[in-house]
Amino acid sequence: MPDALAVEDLRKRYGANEALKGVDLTVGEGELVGLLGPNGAGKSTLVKIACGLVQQTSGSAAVAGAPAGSLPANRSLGYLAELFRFPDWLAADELLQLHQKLVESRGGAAERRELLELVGLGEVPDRRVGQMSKGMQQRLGIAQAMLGEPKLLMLDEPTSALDPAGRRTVRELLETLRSRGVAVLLNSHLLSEVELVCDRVVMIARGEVVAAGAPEELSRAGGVEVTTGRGVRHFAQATREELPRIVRELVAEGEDVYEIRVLRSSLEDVYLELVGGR
Ligand SMILES: Nc1ncnc2c1ncn2[C@@H]1O[C@H](COP(=O)(O)OP(=O)(O)OP(=O)(O)O)[C@@H](O)[C@H]1O
Repeated sequence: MPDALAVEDLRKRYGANEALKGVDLTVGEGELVGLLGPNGAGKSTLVKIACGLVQQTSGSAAVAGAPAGSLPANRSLGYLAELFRFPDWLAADELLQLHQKLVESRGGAAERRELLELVGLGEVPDRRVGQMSKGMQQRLGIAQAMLGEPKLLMLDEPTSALDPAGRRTVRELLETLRSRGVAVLLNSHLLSEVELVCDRVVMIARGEVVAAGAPEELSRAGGVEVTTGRGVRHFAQATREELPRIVRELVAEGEDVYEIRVLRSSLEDVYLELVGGR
């Protein structure tokens, strides 16, 4: 089974500006990957190449084994832009009907019903876009991107305009999609969101991958903090495995131990360190 997205040594030059300088990235079947990077890092360029909207200067990008931009590749992907605007007057079901025509899906009413249910709009197929909250519109957008059973879903900032409850709903939806084997490439600036939901994170800066791995691999250990009767002691290099020894030694020295905390730097700390935001 080919990867949902396989990008190798991808380069893109806009005149003198090299937006991508040899990026490697894969999104496996059913994997949820977060693409992080500051403004201008090259994220949109990468996504546009994968969608076939921009031609790379060199290197390769394949969607479900087919070259990006080809008909089989486009049939295998669903996309939702950050700023999308559906016509206010269309009802949820009508909007999906329109997009079924655009992507030549033969799923009919059954596909529309299933997707509306999946995104929690099963009860309101006749609700017009203009009468929906932002969260509902976002979920409708995801249902639209799911038409035609894509293997890869590319979502640009899907939760940035949502309140905490809306974010959680979209996060749960992404987890459902993953359990159905749909791969997702999530472009987001909300690091805490990415940390919560993604299997893997790829950070890009100035057109290059600067870090990649599971969120817990990337968030580095930050030592151990122990609150004793004489104050807080910080063991900067210590790991969780060393806790029993540290506590034994403190007790042997006559200290009373009240609290122990294993410290980790968050994904945000690592991100700011790597992309030079500080
Ligand atoms: N059509 C274009 N013509 C010329 N330069 C471009 C074009 N599109 C993007 N660029 C440049 O390529 C670089 C990468 O831009 P890109 O939009 O891919 O970044 P991004 O990571 O998506 O940023 P953001 O988070 O702001 O959306 C930037 O320096 C940008 O100015």
